[in-house]
Amino acid sequence: MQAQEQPEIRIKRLNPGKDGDLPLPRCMTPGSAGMDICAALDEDLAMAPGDIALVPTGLAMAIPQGFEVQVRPRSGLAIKQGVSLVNTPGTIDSDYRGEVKIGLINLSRETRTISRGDRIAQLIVGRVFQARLTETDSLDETERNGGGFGHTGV
Ligand SMILES: O=c1ccn([C@H]2C[C@H](O)[C@@H](COP(=O)(O)OP(=O)(O)OP(=O)(O)O)O2)c(=O)[nH]1
Ligand SMILES: [Mg+2]
Repeated sequence: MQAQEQPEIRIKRLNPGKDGDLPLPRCMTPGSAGMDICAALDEDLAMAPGDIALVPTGLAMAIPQGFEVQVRPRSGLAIKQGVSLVNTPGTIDSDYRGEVKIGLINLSRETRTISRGDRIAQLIVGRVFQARLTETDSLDETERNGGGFGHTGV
């Protein structure tokens, strides 16, 4: 199958003087779906069990219309350390020009420390459609109809 055309995302360092040392989001292997994104923290962030923190990345971006960026947890951080995202997947809208921030949550029973430059999440680019909603008073019938929430068994 042909590789699809790569959308271009313009990305801006908000504090190039301070955060110029941090790498831009990047794929760690050639086939990675996600680009790992780093914490632009000035000092270590200690997260007690259950803590939520909005972590700066020092980055803003312009995503082309028709695309979104999802912010997803990194499995290693989540499974080994219990540090995940509180709103997963986070959504970066194509019209958002503010700083991309990462909502971390410490789901472990121990204090976890996040340091400057830590790869705290991954960005996945996806296509989105803005659907046209047509209000109606009747919907077509299906075999499933209203069945859901495990009606086929667990
Ligand atoms: O993990 C995230 C999620 C969101 N955002 C930014 C980009 C996104 O475009 C904006 C709004 O996100 P969302 O629509 O999920 O939040 P909301 O609570 O609906 O806010 P709004 O009313 O501003 O849309 O916040 C982030 O930086 N990181
Ligand atoms: Mg919103």
